[in-house]
Amino acid sequence: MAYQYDLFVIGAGSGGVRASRVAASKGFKVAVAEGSALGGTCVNIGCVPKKLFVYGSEYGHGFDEAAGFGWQHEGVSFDWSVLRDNKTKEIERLNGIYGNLLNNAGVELISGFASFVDAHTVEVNGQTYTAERILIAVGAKPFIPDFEGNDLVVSSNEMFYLESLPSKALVVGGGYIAVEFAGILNGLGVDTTLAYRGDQLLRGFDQDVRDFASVEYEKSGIDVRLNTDVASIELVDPQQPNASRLVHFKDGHSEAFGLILYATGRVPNVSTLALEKAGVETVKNGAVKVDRNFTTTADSVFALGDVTDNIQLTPVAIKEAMALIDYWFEAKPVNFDYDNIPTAVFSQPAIGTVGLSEQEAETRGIDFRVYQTDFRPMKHTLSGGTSRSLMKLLVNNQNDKVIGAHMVGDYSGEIIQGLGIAIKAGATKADFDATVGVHPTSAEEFVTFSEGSLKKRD
Ligand SMILES: Cc1cc2nc3c(=O)[nH]c(=O)nc-3n(C[C@H](O)[C@H](O)[C@H](O)COP(=O)(O)OP(=O)(O)OC[C@H]3O[C@@H](n4cnc5c(N)ncnc54)[C@H](O)[C@@H]3O)c2cc1C
Ligand SMILES: NC(=O)c1ccc[n+]([C@@H]2O[C@H](COP(=O)([O-])OP(=O)(O)OC[C@H]3O[C@@H](n4cnc5c(N)ncnc54)[C@H](O)[C@@H]3O)[C@@H](O)[C@H]2O)c1
Repeated sequence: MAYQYDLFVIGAGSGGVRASRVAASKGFKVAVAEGSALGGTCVNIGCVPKKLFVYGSEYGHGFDEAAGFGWQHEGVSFDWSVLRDNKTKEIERLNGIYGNLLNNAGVELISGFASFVDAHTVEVNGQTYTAERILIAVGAKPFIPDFEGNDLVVSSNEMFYLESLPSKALVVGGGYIAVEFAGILNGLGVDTTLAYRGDQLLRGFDQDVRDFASVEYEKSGIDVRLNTDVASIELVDPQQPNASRLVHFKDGHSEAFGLILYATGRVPNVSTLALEKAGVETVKNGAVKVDRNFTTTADSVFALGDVTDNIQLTPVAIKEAMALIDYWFEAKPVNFDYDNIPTAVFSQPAIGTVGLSEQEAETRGIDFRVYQTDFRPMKHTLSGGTSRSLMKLLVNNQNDKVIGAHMVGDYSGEIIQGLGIAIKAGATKADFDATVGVHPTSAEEFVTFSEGSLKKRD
């Protein structure tokens, strides 16, 4: 049967843009449907604007720290609308670049939200399109739990376009988005509380990293409240358009905030896709079920990125797209390797991590040793800042291979990228020891760990 396209991609985000662009450049006739702005979550309401806000908020501490280096700065003030609007201009510039990339590759762009008619047909704005293959790359959206007053909170989506900043904010959640936005708000001068229902923030990260980061967030000025959950929220004065929100916590305590951000996870964006019409099944959290070649339960339909039940990171969605291209064009089985993916949390201080945590290494029954240090970064000898950095290296005792590296501190996102290459390449502790340090840096600690830094483990 003749189809209109070789490939129809649903969603022009991190994974969808890469897959459609590369498939078209290799000769496929490709269309991509996008219901919102080009570039998806990462470009519009994720990684990029978030990082711009992080840069903006770091000056909040930077002005204080500059005094010890001789800088006088009377009358410094901050204008939220300048940061917000300059950010938006930059994002619009990037939207244009994405449009050009797709155009130049010969991809046909269809504006609107797509849904399935069958396993080879989609519908956008009442028009149908047929394709030999359809790729679902629709990402995820914020999840906000059901409770009284949940219409009074915002998600990360709205944080990028706030009319004004509140004087006092509550962030609920303990994952990436919660700690990153708590840092942003705190740095921009908002009195910030971070409430998490569990014992410690950042579940899944190394326990020492979690404990250390939590203390550092407190020192930076965030009011971190663990084992704290919200029961309900009401408007203090419903007549006022910008009335503050009164939060009733489950422990009986009540407190008013000008803004409440819920960062309680993200769910796959599948509700309007009519997946059942194509025979595409989902797993229990709503994620599209795929095999190791990103093929769904319908042979002609594929899925990747945040809509599947894998790691939700932009470089992962992009690499998955490239792997799928190889599968289609070179008949290479995908066998995507989700081990040793470096990641950074752009909190303040930032966290960088790659490989196994101490707890994961234990669960896997590996015989390993841990090198660990924490120290006051050189900058703070003059800045007066009290923040400290943590570094940690896990080494397999059987073959001397480095199996995990973790850092809390300035530049840890940048530093961990290089360590990711070393660990992926199978570097041993002896290789780290043989590497000459860059002095004076924090990063050199990773190549100078000696017996004296061995952590005593039970
Ligand atoms: C606040 C925040 C910060 C983040 N920071 C980072 C970071 O620093 N580093 C990092 O690696 N990752 C970060 N992420 C995660 C990253 O954004 C995602 O992992 C990544 O965008 C996933 O790419 P994707 O292609 O799967 O989906 P997306 O990029 O979400 O793209 C999906 C696209 O599909 C469109 N769409 C949805 N339904 C339809 C439909 N029916 N028809 C047509 N189009 C549709 C959407 O409008 C969207 O444009 C962050 C996420 C958030 C929310
Ligand atoms: N720097 C980065 O690379 C970056 C930044 C932001 C987001 N991301 C990606 O996006 C994903 C989503 O981020 P996220 O922070 O929304 O999710 P997350 O899964 O990292 O964290 C969600 C948090 O909400 C808590 N939670 C869940 N349900 C709750 C409830 N009912 N009440 C109270 N708390 C609840 C969870 O315990 C968890 O702490 C991340 O896992 C990550 O993969 C990456």
